[in-house]
Amino acid sequence: MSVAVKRAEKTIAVSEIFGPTIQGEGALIGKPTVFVRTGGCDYRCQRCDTLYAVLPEYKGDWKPMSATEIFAEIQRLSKQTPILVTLSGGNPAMQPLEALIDLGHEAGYTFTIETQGSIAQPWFAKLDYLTLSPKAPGMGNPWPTNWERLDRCLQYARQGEKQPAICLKIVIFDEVDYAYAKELAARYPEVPLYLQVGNHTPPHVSNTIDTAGLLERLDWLIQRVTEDRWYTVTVLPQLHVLLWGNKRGV
Ligand SMILES: C[S@@+](CC[C@H](N)C(=O)[O-])C[C@H]1O[C@@H](n2cnc3c(N)ncnc32)[C@H](O)[C@@H]1O
Ligand SMILES: Nc1nc2[nH]cc(C(=O)O)c2c(=O)[nH]1
Ligand code: SF4
Ligand SMILES: [Mg+2]
Repeated sequence: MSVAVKRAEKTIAVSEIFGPTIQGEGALIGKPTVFVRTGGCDYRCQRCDTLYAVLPEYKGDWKPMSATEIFAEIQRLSKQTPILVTLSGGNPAMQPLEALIDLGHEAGYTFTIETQGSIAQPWFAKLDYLTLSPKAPGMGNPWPTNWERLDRCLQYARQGEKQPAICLKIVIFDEVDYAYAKELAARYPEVPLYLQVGNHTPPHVSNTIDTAGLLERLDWLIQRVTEDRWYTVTVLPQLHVLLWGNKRGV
């Protein structure tokens, strides 16, 4: 058996594969994409909007799949037409995803990952896009940012010939989160930064979202940024949340 085939057989914990839909967040907002959501996370954000891909009590819902099986599902969903694949979770950096990226690239698919920057993988260098989303206090993650680990994510991503486009995306609920985002901008002035309005009514809090509250906070954030003459940042809502609320698989 070839090394490539062996690598393709490593199992990946999969919570869900869905799409095509549009990427609802960050630098690729609006782009058609298929999502691969892996199961398991090293963080415990109290306001996480996908706890079913994080908490061990949902483990029974996660399916161990090989890269070949996942790619077959991506191809089925995209009707064999190359599309952007978004790897999210949970923390997808916990999974052996290199073989999937290789398989997809051979067929013309592109890859982006959503990860919090706590685990660095050498295969980050193979991605087309990398979104690092370290957690401001408002997300309620009990562990503070480990800056060394975040630096390592950037280092690993930058070590290949073909470097992914990298961005930082911070979820903002309040002034404390805003100050954290400012700190991040000062640390990484060369990396494009996105501020994302926090959803204060994620699925484990409420079935329905508070659209008026989300838009109010978006308005506040825009005012805050313009007041500060912070013109290099990008402010965005979660488009899929505004459109479809807390619905799964969209
Ligand atoms: C569910 S996470 C999975 C990927 C990875 N664990 C991470 O946090 O980046 C995907 C994105 O959703 C964001 N997110 C999670 N809960 C949110 C919420 N309640 N409001 C807004 N964004 C949220 C995260 O910050 C992250 O950027
Ligand atoms: N449409 C859509 N866009 C997204 N962007 C990031 C998502 C995620 O959960 O990682 C997400 C998601 O679940 N759906
Ligand atoms: S790091 Fe991401 S997936 Fe993990 S708990 Fe936080 S928001 Fe949820
Ligand atoms: Mg989400």
